[in-house]
Amino acid sequence: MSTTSDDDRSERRFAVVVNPTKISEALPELINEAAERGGWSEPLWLETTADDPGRRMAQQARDAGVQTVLAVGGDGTVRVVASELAGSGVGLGIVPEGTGNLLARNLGIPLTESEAIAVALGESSRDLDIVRISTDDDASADRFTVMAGLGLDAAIMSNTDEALKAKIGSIAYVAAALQHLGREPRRMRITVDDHRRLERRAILCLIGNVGAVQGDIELIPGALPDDGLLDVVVASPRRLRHWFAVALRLITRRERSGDRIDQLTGRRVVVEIDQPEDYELDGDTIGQCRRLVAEIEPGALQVRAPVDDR
Ligand SMILES: Nc1ncnc2c1ncn2[C@@H]1O[C@H](COP(=O)(O)OP(=O)(O)OP(=O)(O)O)[C@@H](O)[C@H]1O
Repeated sequence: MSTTSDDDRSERRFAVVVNPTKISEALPELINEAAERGGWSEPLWLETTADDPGRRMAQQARDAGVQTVLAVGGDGTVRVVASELAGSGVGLGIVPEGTGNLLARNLGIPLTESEAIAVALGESSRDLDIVRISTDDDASADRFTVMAGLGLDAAIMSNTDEALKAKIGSIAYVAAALQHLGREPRRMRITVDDHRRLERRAILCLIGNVGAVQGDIELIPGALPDDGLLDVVVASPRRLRHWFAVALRLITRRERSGDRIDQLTGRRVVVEIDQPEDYELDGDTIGQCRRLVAEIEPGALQVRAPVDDR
């Protein structure tokens, strides 16, 4: 019988999917020490590459039968690892090393390496929704955890100066948004849960699982990562005063009347656009599409995070 506890112990193993271009020299040592302290076996160390930001590595970790995978890197690394772990029951730990660190910030995961590692290997876990997404005729699905954006938002993400973003956070987004003032709106048709339909000449459509972006800007008020719902925001400013209202919403983090913003919630969202438009997932511009389908997968992702005390 005494072998039972030994077996249990040897079975406690985690993997580290790490973007090696993002980490400090001290990180491997910090992780190994934490593993030893917590009674884990030697971690399975898997590095991402320029061609694969973590997809194959997360699959490898899952196949190896680990209980937890630590995603160490920026939002791109975290998104891809989360996408592969969804529905598997394998826990996700996050050691944020990017500039945005959107999911970590939204979940109150510490931004310093040693504290983040402690949370990632700790007992506290939350079941989060994740969003399955497909674009145009591409049947292969991808996923995001924070938000998808079409239009202005994707343009901002690809244009926002990285150094500025690191220094002044939200102001950089507003500065980038102002560069796009006067951007041509696109005819967008948004269908929620197959029956509610909205047609707008819009500059931006956000589909959010989580409401806040960098600098604690609450882009989608009320969006919660574990309510089983997607929150959709469509901005269709026509006149300068509408633009100002949109900017004010960003700055004051409050819903405003008269800012030409529609907000809807549902489980499945289809966006159709009259011509190809940029889209981003969790802050990374992915490409262009004319049709995007997003579907919530409630509670499919187990994230090691501090207890939610809202
Ligand atoms: N070994 C590697 N060598 C070079 N580039 C890599 C390597 N591993 C990953 N990458 C690149 O890093 C990118 C992912 O970066 P990651 O999301 O970790 O940080 P980030 O984009 O700077 O984060 P943030 O958006 O939060 O600032 C991918 O586009 C990938 O091409």
